[in-house]
Amino acid sequence: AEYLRLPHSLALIRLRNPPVNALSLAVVNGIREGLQKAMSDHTIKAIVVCGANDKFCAGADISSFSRSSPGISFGVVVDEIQRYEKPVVAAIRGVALGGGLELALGCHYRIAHAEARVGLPEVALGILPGARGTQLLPRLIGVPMSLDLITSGRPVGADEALKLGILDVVINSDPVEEAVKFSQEILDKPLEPRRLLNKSVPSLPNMDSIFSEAFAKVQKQYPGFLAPETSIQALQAAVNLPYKLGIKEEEKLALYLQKSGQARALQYVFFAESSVHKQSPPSVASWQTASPQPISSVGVLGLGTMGRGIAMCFAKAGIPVVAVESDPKQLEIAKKAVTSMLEREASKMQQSGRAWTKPTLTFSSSADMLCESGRFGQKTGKGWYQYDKPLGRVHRPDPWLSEFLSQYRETHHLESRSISQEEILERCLYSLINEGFRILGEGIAASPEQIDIIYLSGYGWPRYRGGPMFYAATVGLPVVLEKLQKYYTQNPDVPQLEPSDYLKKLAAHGNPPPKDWQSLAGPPGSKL
Ligand SMILES: CCCCCCCCCCCCC[C@H](O)CC(=O)SCCNC(=O)CCNC(=O)[C@H](O)C(C)(C)COP(=O)(O)OP(=O)(O)OC[C@H]1O[C@@H](n2cnc3c(N)ncnc32)[C@H](O)[C@@H]1OP(=O)(O)O
Ligand SMILES: NC(=O)c1ccc[n+]([C@@H]2O[C@H](COP(=O)([O-])OP(=O)(O)OC[C@H]3O[C@@H](n4cnc5c(N)ncnc54)[C@H](O)[C@@H]3O)[C@@H](O)[C@H]2O)c1
Repeated sequence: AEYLRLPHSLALIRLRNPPVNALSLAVVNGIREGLQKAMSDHTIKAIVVCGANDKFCAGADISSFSRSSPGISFGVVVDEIQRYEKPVVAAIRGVALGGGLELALGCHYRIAHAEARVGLPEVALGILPGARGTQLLPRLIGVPMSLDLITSGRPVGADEALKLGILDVVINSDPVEEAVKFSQEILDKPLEPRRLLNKSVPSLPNMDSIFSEAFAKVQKQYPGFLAPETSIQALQAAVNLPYKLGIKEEEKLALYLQKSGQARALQYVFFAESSVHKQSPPSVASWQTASPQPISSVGVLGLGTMGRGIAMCFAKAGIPVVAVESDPKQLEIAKKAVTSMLEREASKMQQSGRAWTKPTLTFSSSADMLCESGRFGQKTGKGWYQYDKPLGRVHRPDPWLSEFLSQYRETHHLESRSISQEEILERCLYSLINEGFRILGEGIAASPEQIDIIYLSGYGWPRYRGGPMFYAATVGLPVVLEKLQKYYTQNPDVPQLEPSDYLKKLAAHGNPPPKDWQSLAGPPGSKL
């Protein structure tokens, strides 16, 4: 941060940490030093705080979170500012987010440009506004709106922030110039009414039900996420405790979240999304600029499960399809399947007599056998279970099944054993992760972040677990490798369990973070 003396007995503190003036230790120390200078200089009557390069501040430096506990020391600075005897005015351009808004809440006045955005987006990073945000915002704008803004993390534009009472003045000109003028006008005004820490949270008669509704809402809206619920607890502390104790509770809850594992995952996702957005194909083509081309005919390579469906889709849309299948047997099966699908479509008959091709994977035919003996589950009142009636939902174990399974085992020389939840999870996830390493090694995926973002965006992988490749690093690559080796030895007929070379190479380095994988594993193949 820079310190400047301005005319009219004013000082300016300008945060400078490109690109978004994030709060690093150096920036925080700079703010503190600037304030101390201004306080000890008797010629200075008021201080303006702003950010360089048209941005106030995007909050704590997220990349430093793994090295320190954010918030704790900065909250002290926010309190110090409030207690100062000289007015401190925040001049906001661009964004004041997270710790940036907490800094502004510590100031006695907030002036912003009409295009500025302010907010407390910490929940998206798995944490809470831990530098007094959960204690000061409700004192300023009340509990219901604080709940909304903090649990959703949604930033608001300057006009909305003005209406809510977060901002004091919104202008279309330079907020620093405006703050300089404004500072001179308020020099004689008492500061005590501007100190949020000495105010109480506006009380409402139905506070208990407001909080219980908020808990129910976030449990439904963000299932599994810890930060929204924990933020509500911090807001409850603001209502129920004096400021001094409320900030202790905020600190305790912030530390709990910071150590939860969800915070690390969500912070990884923040940078992963940013890096994936930046990666562009080698050509100038981009999904943002591309426009659809007319399609006159379509070629489909391979008439397996997907190819057949794809060929059907185009045929149904009236687009000529040329399909190529290298395996004559598959071709025969596919021809029949496509013809029968088209016939079914044409006669608008309900789905029946579906052509079945045996997958190449090893699988148990027990489910087929159940269906073949008329056991279609709830539909027919029996399947794996017995139901109270056809279409009924009450199920109980079926003695018939035990008999069926013991015969099945005998026929296939299988020994029964119980399979733990852990084994199910590991075999499913580690084989998926193994495939991720394979496609990284082949150069089909450009980075682990790309695989993770695809899983978060398209396959419902919980965001707070960071994606499969991040999850692998959380478990530890040597552990994943060892488990895959064990399961592959036990099941040599399941090729998905054979550890990929890429994983082996990386695990030889211990458990490096995903961002280092590519440099450690060497250049990928080029299957693309
Ligand atoms: C022992 C004591 C140690 C004390 C250390 C001092 C720590 C100070 C503690 C402060 C305490 C604060 C506590 C607070 O409650 C916690 C927080 O503030 S958490 C952070 C909250 N802020 C955010 O979540 C903002 C995230 N950023 C954004 O939403 C957007 O980036 C943006 C700011 C709206 C800008 O969007 P765009 O214009 O689209 O640009 P990009 O998104 O591409 O970003 C550009 C560039 O900046 C990097 N970046 C953005 N924000 C941060 C950030 N907060 N920290 C670090 N880096 C950030 C982003 O990754 C891009 O980088 P690039 O890819 O270009 O390298
Ligand atoms: N099945 C799914 O649910 C699904 C979902 C998403 C993506 N995919 C992907 O789509 C692709 C196809 O999947 P699928 O399930 O249809 O596989 P599949 O194994 O059922 O079919 C692939 C077909 O391609 C044929 N083939 C192989 N090499 C060929 C060549 N050189 N020329 C012509 N034909 C060739 C094979 O003989 C086979 O019939 C795979 O890459 C798969 O990962 C599948």
